[in-house]
Amino acid sequence: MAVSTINSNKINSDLVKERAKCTFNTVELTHLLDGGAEKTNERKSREKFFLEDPELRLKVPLEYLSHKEKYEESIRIACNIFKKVNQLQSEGKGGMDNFREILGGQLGSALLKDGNPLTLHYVMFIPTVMGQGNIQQQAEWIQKAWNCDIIGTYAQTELGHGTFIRGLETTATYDPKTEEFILDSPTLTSYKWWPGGLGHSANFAIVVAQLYTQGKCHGIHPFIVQLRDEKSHKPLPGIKVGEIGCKMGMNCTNNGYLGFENVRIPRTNMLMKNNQVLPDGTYVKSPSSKLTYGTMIFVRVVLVQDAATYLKKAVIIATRYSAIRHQSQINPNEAEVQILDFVTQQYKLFPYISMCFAFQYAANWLWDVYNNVTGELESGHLDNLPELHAASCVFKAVSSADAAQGVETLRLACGGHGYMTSSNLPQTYGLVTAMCTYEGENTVLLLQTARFLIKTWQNKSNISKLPTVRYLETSLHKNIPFEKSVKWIISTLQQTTAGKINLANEHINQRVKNGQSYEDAWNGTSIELTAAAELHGRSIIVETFYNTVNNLKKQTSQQLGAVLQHLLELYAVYTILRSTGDVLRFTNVLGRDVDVLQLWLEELLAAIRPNAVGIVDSFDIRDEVLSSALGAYDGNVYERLFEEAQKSPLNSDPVNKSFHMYLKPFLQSSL
Ligand SMILES: CCC/C=C/C(=O)SCCNC(=O)CCNC(=O)[C@H](O)C(C)(C)COP(=O)([O-])OP(=O)([O-])OC[C@H]1O[C@@H](n2cnc3c(N)ncnc32)[C@H](O)[C@@H]1OP(=O)([O-])[O-]
Ligand SMILES: Cc1cc2nc3c(=O)[nH]c(=O)nc-3n(C[C@H](O)[C@H](O)[C@H](O)COP(=O)(O)OP(=O)(O)OC[C@H]3O[C@@H](n4cnc5c(N)ncnc54)[C@H](O)[C@@H]3O)c2cc1C
Repeated sequence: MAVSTINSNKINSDLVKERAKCTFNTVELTHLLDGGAEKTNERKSREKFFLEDPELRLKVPLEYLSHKEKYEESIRIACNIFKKVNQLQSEGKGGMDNFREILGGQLGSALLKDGNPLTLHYVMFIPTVMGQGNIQQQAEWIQKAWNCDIIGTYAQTELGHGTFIRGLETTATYDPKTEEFILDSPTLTSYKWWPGGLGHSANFAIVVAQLYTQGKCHGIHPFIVQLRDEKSHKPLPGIKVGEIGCKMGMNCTNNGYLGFENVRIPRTNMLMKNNQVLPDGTYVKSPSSKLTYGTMIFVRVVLVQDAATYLKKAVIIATRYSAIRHQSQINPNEAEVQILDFVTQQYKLFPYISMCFAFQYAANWLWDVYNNVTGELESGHLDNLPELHAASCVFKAVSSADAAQGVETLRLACGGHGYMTSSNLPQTYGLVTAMCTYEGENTVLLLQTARFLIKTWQNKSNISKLPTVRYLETSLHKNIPFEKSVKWIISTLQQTTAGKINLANEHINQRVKNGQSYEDAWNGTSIELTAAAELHGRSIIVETFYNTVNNLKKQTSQQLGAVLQHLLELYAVYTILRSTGDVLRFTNVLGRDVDVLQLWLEELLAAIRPNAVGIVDSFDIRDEVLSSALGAYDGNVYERLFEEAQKSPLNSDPVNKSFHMYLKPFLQSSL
């Protein structure tokens, strides 16, 4: 994030024209997205506070540092970030309330472009202590953690198991004589593998291990384990800890491995809000074994917002670039056009612009559901937990998969320059694609949602109480005459989903009838099941977008209302056309209706075209956050690409020493 010498007052003339033809007030949309003008001001002053601090700037672009230097530079910045967060907190400016944005959101990805080694402390360690610890444990650990007297991580995944957590091998065996648990890693595959910050940053961890007491295994439970001496930071006896090495992205998150050789911890370090082990070793079970999985639900919910954030950055970069880039002609003898005028280019960009809104509203909706259901859990009501679990799984899977595909499509939309790291698109892809795997691999999560859908389908008496699946009660045999409206699209997507669930259910039953076990029949049908779950998720996202826009239009100007309507329609039409085959299979839709949908999509691309730059400007993401030679507000793309190239260490000498060592002798010998 070195300071640029480029004159940002000189705005590229294409961008000037694009901004002049925008039909709505971009500031109105910014305020709407932030939740009001006051919120926009708060966000902007927070960004200024962090982004204009020289201590938070990288000394050299990350990509030119060694792996070790990257870590050292990112831990320096991470510590400075959290000092500033604490400062905000002590000034009563709600610093900690905003820690998510500072860690994972727009700001976080600007401050540390390839991940933050301390993120897990805030995103998983503290939430797990809060969600799984009893009152005494919260009193003991939370303040220490907030003050950063200790730094924690969340160590669940092992070398041998990430998905199937019931198969984890780390053991925690209770010894009533000393009132301690003994943690042990009996095999290589039982070593913890992946936790962020575990390598060299954290000194504590939540460790998920199989609990043994009174000779019986009670399944996986969370334990707080000290890993390193609080002063010397040396690993404690019996703790084998290190970093797992280079990855496709997130190379600053310091992911680690961890093994135990009979490490003893006090009984009270097992998080006991749900299940307990009494001093004599008696095991006391919680009303639901799945309450232990609470942190995963929390993070899945939060990731939907992150998917929207990454996608926003990529669409701003690709849209501004497409406005300034001229290449080829549409009509002979005319000037080269802005690539934004090619309809295929619009098709690469605009659906993803609309998707940013769809995911943002889906994330808001899911966050509200999460808060309501966790409130109910506190008072012992577990009825809505399965529905929350199913919704969080499918939203996380669909949003991360589409955002990853979107960032890659948007990178391709920038041609060769999109392949430069100075575009920031390759790094953004590295961050977003990781979301498809962590916090539950996407296929596995879709199968969790499918499990809920099939159970609901088989036990229809319960449906009317469950808002996200209520449509299954009536959709299957409904007559839905074709209509060019979003309402029609929602009903048709729901009918298609119902048809897919029904068919998958029949195929499971058929396989069972043919002699397979239910589980084998499930596995045999799992391609259909994941597809049904995916469509279910997409249809709720379209519906949430529809409900949100209908509410928002009551408070916006007519011009902005029209833009929101275009974006909603585009997302809806794009979504249904992605599933044309299934729609034709499971509904009365005809080929000629699909033609109408295709033309509608093209009309919407044309309607959005004049506002494309205005809409992405409204996301109001600062240049430091975009960190992209292609996406800066001023559009001085070529100057920035050139300036970034000068930062290559190879350009510091006109003749590199390797010439004398290798090239020169080679050239002479080949003479
Ligand atoms: C910044 C982030 C960095 C990254 C961090 C990480 O990655 S950290 C590491 C992140 N790691 C991962 O994310 C690991 C991913 N793996 C998992 O989450 C689990 O192993 C599993 C869900 C795949 C299966 O679990 P299993 O074999 O125990 O379960 P089962 O399939 O036999 O179903 C049994 C019942 O449990 C129900 N139920 C399940 N989950 C939940 C829940 N959360 N809540 C409520 N309920 C839940 C399920 O619906 C079913 O109900 P039913 O129908 O009987 O009424
Ligand atoms: C960047 C990053 C950060 C991470 N951070 C953390 C962390 O901080 N803490 C932590 O504990 N973990 C962390 N993880 C681990 C992560 O949670 C796991 O990688 C993830 O849960 C997937 O598990 P796995 O790697 O074992 O994949 P696997 O389960 O081995 O998946 C491999 C393939 O098998 C398929 N598969 C597996 N089971 C099934 C099934 N039942 N049905 C159908 N298909 C199946 C999957 O779909 C996939 O295609 C991180 C991972 C990454 C990539």
